[in-house]
Amino acid sequence: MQRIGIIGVGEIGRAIVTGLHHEGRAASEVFLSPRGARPAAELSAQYEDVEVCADNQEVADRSEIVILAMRREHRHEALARVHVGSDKVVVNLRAGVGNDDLRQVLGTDAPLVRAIPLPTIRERRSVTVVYPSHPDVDAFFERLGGALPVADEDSFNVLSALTGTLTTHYAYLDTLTAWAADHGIAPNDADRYVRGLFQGVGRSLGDKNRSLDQLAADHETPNGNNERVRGTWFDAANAKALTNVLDGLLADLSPPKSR
Ligand SMILES: NC(=O)C1=CN([C@@H]2O[C@H](COP(=O)(O)OP(=O)(O)OC[C@H]3O[C@@H](n4cnc5c(N)ncnc54)[C@H](OP(=O)(O)O)[C@@H]3O)[C@@H](O)[C@H]2O)C=CC1
Repeated sequence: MQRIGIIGVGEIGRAIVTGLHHEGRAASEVFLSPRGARPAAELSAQYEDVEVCADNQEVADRSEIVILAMRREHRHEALARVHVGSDKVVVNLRAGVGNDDLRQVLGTDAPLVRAIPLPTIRERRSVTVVYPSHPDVDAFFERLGGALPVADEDSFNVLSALTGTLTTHYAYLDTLTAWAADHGIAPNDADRYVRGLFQGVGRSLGDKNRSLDQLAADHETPNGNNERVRGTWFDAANAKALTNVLDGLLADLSPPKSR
């Protein structure tokens, strides 16, 4: 039985608890902060091994792995009076909060690990980037779809910046759907078709034997429609705009010393 604490039960905290129970109960006891109250209450009603604590200190006291899943701006308020013993491991999910910063806020000698779980962790499908590698934390995320330890915090920030592209992908699909609807396709049909098209793309990504370049080439007929869209819309200027915004994200995520 691993004792897992989660301080900040919002979107990602809920996804982690759901993932721990996906397709059978995980060998864990879970201790939740009283905030957010509603998802915490729902999860404890749903799973018998999930308990809501009286305060954040109780979460830290009762857990071996303490996951910090509140938003960046709430870290001081959430952790100001919380003492975390050096026998615990703290897992920090907050984008842009480095381990040095967190150690100052927490004032603990406990090992600190940064992690980027994705919403698909709820189905144990998220490969979670971690830094630094820690055997207990790596094993925890392995159970939830996979752990990807990286060598240093700069590498962690690069992958963290990539995570920021996720909702653009959904917005892109929404734009395609709206375009089809504008051209007379029933919105439900457009939605169904676009989802099916890109679920197929998702499945192709599971084929590790083909590089991303190769997958693009395999789906493209010379002078065909795919080549036309890629070459005229996702042109060099568009690709450059994308890398520019990623550079900006990375600069904001990196602590000043490494800029
Ligand atoms: N969503 C995602 O896909 C990912 C998010 N992250 C990171 O995880 C963190 C949480 O994100 P997300 O789940 O989306 O955010 P949410 O806003 O959904 O959840 C944050 C939770 O923190 C709670 N909270 C606020 N103040 C406190 C406090 N003082 N003590 C305890 N809990 C508190 C909030 O409770 P209340 O509702 O009561 O205010 C809320 O339930 C962020 O830092 C984000 O960068 C990392 C990877 C992926």
